[in-house]
Amino acid sequence: MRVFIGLGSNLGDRAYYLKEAILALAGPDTKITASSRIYETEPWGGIDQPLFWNQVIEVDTSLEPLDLLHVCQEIELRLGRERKVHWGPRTIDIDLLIYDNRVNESEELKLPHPYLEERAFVLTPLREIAPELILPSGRSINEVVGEGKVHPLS
Ligand SMILES: Nc1ncnc2c1ncn2[C@@H]1O[C@H](COP(=O)(O)OP(=O)(O)OP(=O)(O)O)[C@@H](O)[C@H]1O
Ligand SMILES: Nc1nc2c(c(=O)[nH]1)N=C(CO)CN2
Repeated sequence: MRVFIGLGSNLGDRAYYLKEAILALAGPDTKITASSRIYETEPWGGIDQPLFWNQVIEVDTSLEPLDLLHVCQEIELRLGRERKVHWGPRTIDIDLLIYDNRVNESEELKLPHPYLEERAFVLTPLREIAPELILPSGRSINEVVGEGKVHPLS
C-alpha cells in the first residue's frame, strides 16, 4: 500500500531523531520509496516552542493501518517521545497522513490525518515527493500549497 508519513522534531538533535525514525521505519514489511528534504518550520497551533524540523516520506507497506501506527508509536517511545502537551514540543512525532485511499474515524487512528490540508509543514514536503498527488478532498496538492511558507534546509 502507498502511504505518506509525516515526521516532526523540535527538541534535542532534530537531525538525529528524523534520521533514526526513518531508519527504524524501514524493514521487511515497509520500504521507504521517497523522502523529502528537511524543512525548518514555525510552530503551528499557537504554542510558543522551538522551531520544528519536518519531513515527509512515502512508504510501500504490507502492514495494516493500525499495525503501522503501532510501529510508529514504538519508534516514538524508543526515541524518547513523552506525551506532555498536546501540540507541544517533542523529540519525534510520527503521523500517518494518507494510507492508500483508506478512511478511518476512530480516536486511535484518523485517516486521512485531520489537519493534513491545513499544515504547510506537511503540504510543502508532501508536494516535493508527490507533485501529482490528488488529496483525499479531491483537490490537487498544487492547489492547496501556499507558496513560500516553509523552506528546506538545503
Ligand atoms: N493519523 C494519525 N497518525 C498518528 N496518530 C494518530 C492518527 N490519528 C489519530 N492518532 C492518535 O493521535 C494520538 C497522538 O496524539 P499526539 O499527542 O501525538 O497528538 P499531536 O501529535 O500532538 O497532534 P496531531 O495528531 O494533531 O499531530 C495517538 O494516540 C494516536 O493514536
Ligand atoms: N511546524 C510544526 N508545528 C507543529 C508540529 C510540527 O510537526 N511542525 N507538530 C505539532 C503537533 O502535532 C504541532 N505544531
